[in-house]
Amino acid sequence: QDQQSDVAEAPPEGGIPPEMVKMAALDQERGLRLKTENATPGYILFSSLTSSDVYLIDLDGKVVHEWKTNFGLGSHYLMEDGRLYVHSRDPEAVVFSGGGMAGRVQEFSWDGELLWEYKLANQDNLMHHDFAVMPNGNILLIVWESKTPEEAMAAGRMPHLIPKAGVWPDKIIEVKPTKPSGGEIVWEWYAWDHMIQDVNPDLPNYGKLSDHPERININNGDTIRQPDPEEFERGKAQGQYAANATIDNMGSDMFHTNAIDYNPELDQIVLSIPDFSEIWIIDHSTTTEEASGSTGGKSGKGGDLLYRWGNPQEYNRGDTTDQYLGFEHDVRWILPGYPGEGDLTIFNNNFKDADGETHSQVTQITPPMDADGKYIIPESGPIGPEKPTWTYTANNEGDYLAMFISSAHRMKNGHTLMNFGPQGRLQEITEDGEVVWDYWSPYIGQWKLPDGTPPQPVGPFMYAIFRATHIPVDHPAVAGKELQPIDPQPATQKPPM
Ligand SMILES: O=[N+]([O-])c1ccc(OS(=O)(=O)O)cc1
Repeated sequence: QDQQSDVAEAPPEGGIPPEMVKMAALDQERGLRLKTENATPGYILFSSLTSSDVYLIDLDGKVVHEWKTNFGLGSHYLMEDGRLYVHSRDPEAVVFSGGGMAGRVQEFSWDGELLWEYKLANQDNLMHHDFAVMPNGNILLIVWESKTPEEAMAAGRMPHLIPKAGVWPDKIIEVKPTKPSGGEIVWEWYAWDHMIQDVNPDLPNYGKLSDHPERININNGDTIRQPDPEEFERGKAQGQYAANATIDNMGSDMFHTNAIDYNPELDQIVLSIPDFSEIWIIDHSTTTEEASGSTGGKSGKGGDLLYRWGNPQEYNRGDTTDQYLGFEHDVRWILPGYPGEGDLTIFNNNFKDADGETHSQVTQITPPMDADGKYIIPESGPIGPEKPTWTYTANNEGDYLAMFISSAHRMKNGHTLMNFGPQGRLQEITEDGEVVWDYWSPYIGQWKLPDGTPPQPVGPFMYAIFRATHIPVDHPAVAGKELQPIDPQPATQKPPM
C-alpha cells in the first residue's frame, strides 16, 4: 500500500482529483473494446478486488457463469472438474495488515456449493495474497508470522528497520484438506530460517551477502518512516491503508510475498517478493526438517534459495543497472506443452527502461540450468539470465502503468493474457505484442467489512482486479457446457466522481 499512498493526493471536497481519475482509468469507457478474429476462443475468469463474486465472461464481455461467495476475494483457480478455489478476505483478520490480506481459502463446486474451507487468521498468522493448488489436492499458502522487536534484533535486524509492532516475515505452509473444513499442515518453510546479515559478527547468521546468494538479507528495506498522524488519518479516510494499519506497524511486512506457483515436474515453488523486487525458487522435495536447514531434498540445499532473479543488489552483486524487476507480481511457470514451457512469466509492474522511465511489463525469463537440471549460480556477479527471453512493455499512452496488483500468464497458443490490475483492464496479446482482445471491467465491488470499509485498500482504484485467467474452450471445466450470458447481467456501477 506504500506504492499507493505515494501517489494519491487528498481528494478535494466532493471528488477525486483529475490525475487520480486518469491513473485509475475512471474516465474510460467500460466493457468490451476490442475483439479480433485472433482472440483465443474461451472465457476469462476474474473478480473485482472489492467483490465477493467471481465471474466467467465470454469474449464479448458477457458474464456466462458466476460464483457468489461470502467474502471479498483475491486469487482464484478453476480446476478441471469445474471446482473453484478462492482466497477470501476474512473479516476477523486481526493484527496483520496490508494490501492482499486474506485469511481463508475456500473451495466451491461449479454450482457454487461451499465444499471446503480453511481459515488462518489469528494473532500469530494471516494467510495473504495468493495460494497454489497442488496436483494431489494439497494447498500451498503464503502466511505472515509475527516476530517481536526483540526477536528481530536477536536475529540481526538493525533497530532503524524494526517497527514498534515488530516484523512479519513469511512462511509457506502446505495444507492437506480435511472435509468439510480445516486441514493438516504437512510441510512448512520459514523465510526466517534462511536469513543472513553482514552487520553483527557475533551472531550465528553473520556472513558476506555476495558469498551467500542462497540466503536472505535480514536488513533489507528502508529506515522505518512513520507517517505523521494527520497524514495517516487522511490516508485512512481515503481508503489507502488496509484494515489494522497503525502508525506502529508501517514497515512490519518485510517481503509482501504476493504470488506463489508450484512446479510438479521440478517439485519446486516460486515466490514473488516485491519488496526485494525479486522472484525466489525453493525446493519442495525436502522434509519440513530439511526445509529449515541447508541440506537435504533433491537439490541437496534444504530450504535455502535455489534460485533468485530480478535484483542482484539484494545479495550485494551488481548495481542499479542490474535491477530488472520493480515491485513485481504473479510469477508463474509456463505450462508443459505451451510455447516457452518451463520458463517463468512475471508481471513486472514498475520496470525502468534505459531512459529511466517506468513502465509495466510482462517479463519472460529462462532460468539458466546445467545438464543435471541445477540452477547455475555463478561465483560472482548477478545470477542470470542477463536479459529476459521475451517482454511486452506497456507504452504508458494507450497502455497504463499498473503500479501494484496485476497479473499475466502464457496461453497454449503463445498468446499472453494480461491484467492491468489497478485499472481493471484485461488484454490478450500475441507473441508479437499485438492486442487481439481488450476488455475494461465495468464492475465495482460492493463487499464491505463490518465497519463499512472495503476489504482492500484500493483507494480510488475502484475497478481493481487482482488476478485474471484465460480459460480455453477445451478446458475440461467448460468443454461441452453450453455457456450463455446470464440474464440479467450483474449490475454495474459508475464511480462516484
Ligand atoms: O489496494 N489493494 O487492494 C491492494 C494493494 C496492494 C496489494 O498488494 S500487492 O502486492 O498485490 O500490490 C494488494 C491489494
